[in-house]
Amino acid sequence: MTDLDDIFTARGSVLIAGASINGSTADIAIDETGTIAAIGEDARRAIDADIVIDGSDRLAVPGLVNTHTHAAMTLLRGYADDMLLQEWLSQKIWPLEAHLTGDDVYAGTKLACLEMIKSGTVAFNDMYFFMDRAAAAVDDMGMRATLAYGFIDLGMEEKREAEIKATEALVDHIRSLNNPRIQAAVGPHSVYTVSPEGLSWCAEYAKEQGIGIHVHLSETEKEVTDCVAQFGKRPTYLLDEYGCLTPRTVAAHCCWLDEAECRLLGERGVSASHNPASNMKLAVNRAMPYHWLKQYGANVALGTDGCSSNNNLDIFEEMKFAALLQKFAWNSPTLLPAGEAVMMATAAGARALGIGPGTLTVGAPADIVLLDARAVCNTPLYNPDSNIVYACNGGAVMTVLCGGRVLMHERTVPGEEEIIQEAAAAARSLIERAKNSA
Ligand SMILES: O=c1[nH]cnc2c1ncn2[C@@H]1O[C@H](CO)[C@@H](O)[C@H]1O
Ligand SMILES: [Zn+2]
Repeated sequence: MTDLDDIFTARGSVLIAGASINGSTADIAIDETGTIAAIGEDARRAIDADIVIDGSDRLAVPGLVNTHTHAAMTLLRGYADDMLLQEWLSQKIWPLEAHLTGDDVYAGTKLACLEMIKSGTVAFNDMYFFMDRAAAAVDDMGMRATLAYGFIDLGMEEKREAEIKATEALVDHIRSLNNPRIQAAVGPHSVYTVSPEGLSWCAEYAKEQGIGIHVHLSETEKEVTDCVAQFGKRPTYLLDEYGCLTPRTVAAHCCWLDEAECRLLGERGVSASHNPASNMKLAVNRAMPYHWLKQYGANVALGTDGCSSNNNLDIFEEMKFAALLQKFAWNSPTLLPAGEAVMMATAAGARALGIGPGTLTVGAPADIVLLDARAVCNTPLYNPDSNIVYACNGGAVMTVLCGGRVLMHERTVPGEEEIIQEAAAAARSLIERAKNSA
């Protein structure tokens, strides 16, 4: 077995020896390109391993994917809780965000990456500001991410010009990084913060650049009634009118959709990001109609939303909240069974971001999480999906690989203490600056 220190610095092929996959024990071979080369009997012959990881007493599962977050909002964790969404945003969150700097976003995104790695997430879909600094954090931490600048024009032409420039600058910057794990998306925030002209520019630009769209959709009832009052149609149709619903669109929340809107999202091949913890905390008062979205073929994945409305980034918790909320809200204990919740967090998430199958299969990117099979939450282990969704949280994650690179081993992430200290300092100074200006 490779030593802890070497495991983070060594590069090359990796053998995970004797892990439990879907109930049977198998070796996993990962080649130098970070791809799963073989699973099972052929694995030891497939590569001449540079790194060997002991997989005994470990359950191997695909890396988890967080399809909606605002990573740097880790700095706002616990700053404003227990409020109505509109007041929470306009009175607390937006005024504090006005003081954010690029350095804050770098420190906050690094903390977010640390938190996600420690709970088994390998990839995330982010929307925020100073996204070039978010990209630097992701690059440092070795994760995958799709990064969008949060485009908000509030119907003002001057603001729109600035948002267009910021969006273009981010897309150019991310292209120049040439990091295959980091991609750009266009991020029209929502129908209540972006004008029709803004939505239409975002859709055309995304199409021209061949990149995705990340948008909030029908989070609250007010969003829907305001949209109908202003534009005479529900938010889904407004987004569709301006070209924002595509197979590369991730629509976050999707709580207040009617059946016809679900059908349209299915027809357009949109991915819906379900964020149950945020939805319950902000009491948006309606659970995403998962049954309709599933029926009409929309790709439903999972997200945490930002740390100010969750207040963590643990997708294990999100799997459980999703399964429980759906059952409770739609009065059906058979809705969203454990196996489906795992698929939402893995295969559906990977599909939403276009980062491979999100499965442990030959040819897939080696995005692999090893869970402690001897943990309390995994004892007994009749059905791993059940333990994963209903019993465990991210604390059961021992080892995380992203594209064949080891990001955490035996719960150690290199640089963890500095990341926490720097984020805590950034949060303190942010609050200080906001106070002084008030
Ligand atoms: O639940 C939410 N609904 C709407 N906006 C949100 C939510 N959480 C965070 N943001 C806001 O979206 C912008 C992203 O660029 C940020 O202003 C962030 O605070
Ligand atoms: Zn959000």
